[in-house]
Amino acid sequence: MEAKIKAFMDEVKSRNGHEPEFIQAVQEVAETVIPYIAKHKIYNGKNILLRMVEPERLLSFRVAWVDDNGEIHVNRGYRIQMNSAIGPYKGGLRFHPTVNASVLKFLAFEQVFKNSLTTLPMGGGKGGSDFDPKGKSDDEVMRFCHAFMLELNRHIGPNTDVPAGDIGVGAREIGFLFGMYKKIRNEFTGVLTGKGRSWGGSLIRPEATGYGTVYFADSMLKTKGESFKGKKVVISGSGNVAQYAAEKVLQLGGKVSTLSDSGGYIHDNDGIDAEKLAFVMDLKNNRRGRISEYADKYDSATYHAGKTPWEVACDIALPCATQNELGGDDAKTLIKNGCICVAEGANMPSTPEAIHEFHEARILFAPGKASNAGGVATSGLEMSQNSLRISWSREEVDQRLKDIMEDIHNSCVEFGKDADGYCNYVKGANIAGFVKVADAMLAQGVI
Ligand SMILES: NC(=O)C1=CN([C@@H]2O[C@H](COP(=O)(O)OP(=O)(O)OC[C@H]3O[C@@H](n4cnc5c(N)ncnc54)[C@H](OP(=O)(O)O)[C@@H]3O)[C@@H](O)[C@H]2O)C=CC1
Ligand SMILES: O=C(O)CCC(=O)C(=O)O
Repeated sequence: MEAKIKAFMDEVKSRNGHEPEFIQAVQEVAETVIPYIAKHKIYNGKNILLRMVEPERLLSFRVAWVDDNGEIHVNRGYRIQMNSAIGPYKGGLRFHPTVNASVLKFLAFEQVFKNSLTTLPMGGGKGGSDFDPKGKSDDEVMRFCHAFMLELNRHIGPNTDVPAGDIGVGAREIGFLFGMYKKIRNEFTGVLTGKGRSWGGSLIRPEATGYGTVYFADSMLKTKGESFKGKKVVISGSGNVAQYAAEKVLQLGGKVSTLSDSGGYIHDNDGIDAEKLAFVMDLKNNRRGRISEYADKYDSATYHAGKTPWEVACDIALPCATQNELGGDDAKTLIKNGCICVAEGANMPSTPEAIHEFHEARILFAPGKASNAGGVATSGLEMSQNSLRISWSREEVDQRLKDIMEDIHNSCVEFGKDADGYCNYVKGANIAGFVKVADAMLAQGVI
């Protein structure tokens, strides 16, 4: 089996060797899915995984825009349309200086499996730009978004490809992008998700990724007779996913000890309660400040510049910032300090070394493609509401989100149980996600 996996990876590397994040994401899937393919005749000899690692379409384009001083800037825009076997391409847009083809291909590849797991009819895609919204005025962000959509609009549509937010793309950016799409195409459709409430957005979509991650972690804890009640929870990031993960942890009776951004982390000994979280939401979403300001405001908190929060002892860790933010040594520290559960809110935040440590220690570990799928699942619910031209209540969307996260958890358990009863959620998510897409690809022939 190892030889088979190596031969496959050699072929992937020969075409994509310069794309480390993409190779990392494919390796993890290959290690779990190739043994499954070998045992299931219908998938033999069809080169399905090799077809899945090649994007159906990879778009790259110039985005030229003018800043407040009249200076012209050029950024690179992308959309990776990875797989449409089970529905229109679906996945977020990331605006961050680290964006490149490798990062977006890993995200688009993971999205294919994640979207399949949601049980909703969505293919996988991802896009974005190396544009950095930090430090830009609202007008500059608007001009960039409009320039980006001037090109992107011809490649997307409600039945073709439906982008949404990701790092650096929130409600403000989705508004500007939607406005320009509507202007150019002269149509009001559900071409983007994460829209504002009064113009087609779904209740709970802003909360969905963070809430969903905590619902998933709660399902994992239940398998051990545990819950969030009274647990100390360490969270990284302080953006959309981290904020709502923290909110749900508080609602379930847990204590949130940390939040972070790319500058460092804050540790609040007394816990980040609802009032302090409201301060963080205003700081990050309106004033666009740094998390260090939290420690200036609250005496109970300390700020640790240039560090990640994994050194803080906890019961549960929720990495909600970015890829490869939690390494092998961090994992060892978490385990040594008594952590029993790690659920990824971000995409691929744990390195392969970290995942190895979690599995070796037999603690609960959920990969992002399963545990953070609540965001895109609720985007799928937004698409349904747009198509039906109706709007579901907060309670209805939240219940559907809970049910979907429970279904994803059950699928992971079905495909991920090891002989000793330990659930390898990585294996479970990869195989469960693969089966649905592979079956659709088989049915549709070689295209
Ligand atoms: N939004 C969604 O619905 C979904 C998001 N995700 C994933 O969740 C993660 C967070 O996304 P989201 O909350 O939406 O993004 P936001 O832009 O709202 O927040 C991102 C957060 O991560 C921090 N961060 C970004 N890059 C780094 C870095 N290199 N080192 C340390 N911290 C960093 C940011 O800090 P700073 O401000 O300093 O950059 C910020 O606190 C991403 O991996 C994303 O792909 C997954 C599913 C859905
Ligand atoms: O809601 C969406 O379509 C995108 C969510 C996303 O980008 C993700 O799941 O990583």
